[in-house]
Amino acid sequence: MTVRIGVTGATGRMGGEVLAAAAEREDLEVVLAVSRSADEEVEGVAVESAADLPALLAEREPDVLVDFTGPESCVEYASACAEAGVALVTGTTGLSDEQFDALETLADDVPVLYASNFSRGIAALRRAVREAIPALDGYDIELTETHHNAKRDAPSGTALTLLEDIDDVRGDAERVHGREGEAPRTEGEIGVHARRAGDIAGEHEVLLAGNHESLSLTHRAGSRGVFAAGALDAAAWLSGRDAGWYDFTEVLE
Ligand SMILES: NC(=O)C1=CN([C@@H]2O[C@H](COP(=O)(O)OP(=O)(O)OC[C@H]3O[C@@H](n4cnc5c(N)ncnc54)[C@H](O)[C@@H]3O)[C@@H](O)[C@H]2O)C=CC1
Ligand SMILES: O=C(O)C1=N[C@H](C(=O)O)C[C@H](O)C1
Repeated sequence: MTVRIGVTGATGRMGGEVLAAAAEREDLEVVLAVSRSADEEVEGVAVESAADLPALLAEREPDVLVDFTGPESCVEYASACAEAGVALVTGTTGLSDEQFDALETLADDVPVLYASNFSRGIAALRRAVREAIPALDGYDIELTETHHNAKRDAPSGTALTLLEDIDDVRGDAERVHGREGEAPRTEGEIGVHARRAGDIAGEHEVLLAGNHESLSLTHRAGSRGVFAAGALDAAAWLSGRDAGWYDFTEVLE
């Protein structure tokens, strides 16, 4: 059965990648694409105004909406999905705790799948980090993420997810964002570093060091296509499921 999808932020970097990747798939059909700036075509798909999203959801009846936009629009579009009974896959990062709470509440009405990173490599990195920490007890941990120069939020959503993973395994730790001046490391703290340069699609490194050795666990996305492919796999998986909050790791099981 073909899964009908809608795409938000269609004129953005990820929106365009999602439309390009969807065009290559036979299990999915794009039935609507919206953006703040309508009247454009992206990857051969007409882009309509996001202001009309509620009416378009009712008219075109997508099974799943795929969202890579900004925190405010993500919550606004999620609420339109809940109203229309449409499932939501979102990879939008930079959400506040309140915005996450709002999404989780909407998941009472429709299926919502959130992931800060839709690459399989990051899913594997997360498992490796969870395994390495107990094996390297007491080692210092530093996390560095590097992204293109147009990224708005820092640290990245993926970095925040990795920090949650680290806290889950090792207990809550102080996070030190960059260092300047007299700033010696304190025991147990996690240094967090965000770099922005060029058109780098996304890199994350978790460095563990101690006992005269170091282990660097690094993921590099070669292109945004890897995120788009994962988000579309998630959309195909989510279609037809019950209302609730879902995680990308469930798609990969
Ligand atoms: N989870 C994942 O695997 C990935 C997540 N992302 C996240 O996706 C989001 C979008 O990233 P990019 O495509 O690089 O950004 P972008 O700036 O190229 O595109 C964002 C799109 O959303 C629209 N938009 C932004 N704020 C809006 C608002 N308030 N109302 C209506 N439309 C709005 C813009 O007009 C644009 O079309 C970011 O939060 C980014 O961190 C990006 C790559 C992978
Ligand atoms: O903005 C991006 O580009 C990316 N954002 C996500 C994040 O904040 O972790 C995922 C990926 O690293 C690319």
